[in-house]
Amino acid sequence: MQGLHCTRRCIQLSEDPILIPKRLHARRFAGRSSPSFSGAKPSSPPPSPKDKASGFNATGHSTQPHKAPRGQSAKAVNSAEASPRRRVRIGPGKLIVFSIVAFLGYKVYTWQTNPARSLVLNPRFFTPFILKSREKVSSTSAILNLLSLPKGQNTANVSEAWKTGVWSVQVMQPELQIARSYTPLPPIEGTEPEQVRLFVRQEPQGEVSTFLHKINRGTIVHLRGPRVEYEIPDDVDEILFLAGGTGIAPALQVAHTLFNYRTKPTDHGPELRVLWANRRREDSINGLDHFSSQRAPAGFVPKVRKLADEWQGEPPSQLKEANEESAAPSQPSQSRLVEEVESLKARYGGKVIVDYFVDDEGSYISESLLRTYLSGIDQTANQDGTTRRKVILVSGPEGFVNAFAGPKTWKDGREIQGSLGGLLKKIDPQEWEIWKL
Ligand SMILES: Cc1cc2nc3c(=O)[nH]c(=O)nc-3n(C[C@H](O)[C@H](O)[C@H](O)COP(=O)(O)OP(=O)(O)OC[C@H]3O[C@@H](n4cnc5c(N)ncnc54)[C@H](O)[C@@H]3O)c2cc1C
Repeated sequence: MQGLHCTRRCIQLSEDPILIPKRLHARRFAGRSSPSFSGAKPSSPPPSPKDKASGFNATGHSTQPHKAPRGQSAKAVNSAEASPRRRVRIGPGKLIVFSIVAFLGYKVYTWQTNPARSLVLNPRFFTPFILKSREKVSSTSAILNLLSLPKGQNTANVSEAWKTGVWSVQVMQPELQIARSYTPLPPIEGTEPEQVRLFVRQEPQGEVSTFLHKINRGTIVHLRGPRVEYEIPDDVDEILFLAGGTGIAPALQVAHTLFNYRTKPTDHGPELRVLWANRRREDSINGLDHFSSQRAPAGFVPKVRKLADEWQGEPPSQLKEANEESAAPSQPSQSRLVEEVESLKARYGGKVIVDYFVDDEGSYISESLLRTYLSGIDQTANQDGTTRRKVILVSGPEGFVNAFAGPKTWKDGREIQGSLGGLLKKIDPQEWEIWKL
């Protein structure tokens, strides 16, 4: 019964050469070997009783007589066998399978050859980075060094972002699948271009910042970006940057762009003044204060700031004295971030001015100080007669931005600048553009 079934099936299949099982195909052409090659007709071994039962012999040849299908003569079958041309018929099922395979192949090919795929940072997809190191800056903040995986990828869009101005990346917390924005610190000379450094403050119960402070070296972190937050105008002459806490990161980005990509052949070039406010001194230990030209260690007294706040001319002698009084006997080492700010100041001379403010010591960016800064800034026109283009940037926690420039607002699902508020509205600095980060 089994043998009969196989015989019918095999003969039916023989109408469609593409479906002929190999063993049957071998039999068909067994007698056609070139005489010049073998000279003898190959013979099949005689079928054993077991072969007879299965319908095939030990070599896989059919043991059943070759029958023509119903309605077709043996002659027709033989003539089809004898024909050297084989017709290939592709049924709709095979066509569908072939189309799917071709489509998937095309997708894989386009994915592999897509230039966006090999970017270190992709604005649409999260790409993997490995945590190389985490350096503590204060009890609540750290600098994370992340290296793109694999090495040697395309850094073109990151280089472009550095030329543009302030930009951020999003970091994904893998368990909750939530992302938060962070501002990469400028690259350190001699480091790999695929490296991203983030200055992150750990928020109490903050999901992503706590994740970044807890993970071990070697952990894979997924980043997406770059996202440009502010494009520094080509013709800017003066930037006053009000930074609160981690808002110093975009200020360092501004310095990087300004002095590497906005240099002017004429005039004295762009200048940057940063007023950096922190809650505690530990965030800016040993910052070299511009007003006093003294290091501001832990325990720096508000008296100095008050004097500095009032100072508009030559440094008063009391200022120096007050600073000497306040110098702590054992000074903790300089914070890593202060080190970067100070080296920036050293590299660009008088073009960068940074002042440190500490809430706990009663030193604030006051209205009078802000007015002093604004009025003290060079108001004269450029050599070519154009007025100096001046920008105030405000960056930091929501409360900080609100206090100086009023809240940002939402429109059509996007965060927008909103109207000017806070202290800057009160001061109303004419001829200054103001941007909230
Ligand atoms: C463009 C941009 C750039 C930025 N750059 C930096 C940067 O360089 N460095 C940096 O440190 N930050 C930066 N930030 C801020 C950062 O994106 C995060 O907002 C910050 O790290 C907090 O995120 P989180 O997930 O840890 O906290 P979240 O989980 O979002 O919580 C935020 C705060 O809300 C509180 N909170 C959460 N849940 C509750 C609750 N149920 N009840 C009461 N309170 C609650 C938390 O305690 C925390 O203080 C930037 C933000 C933007 C928009």
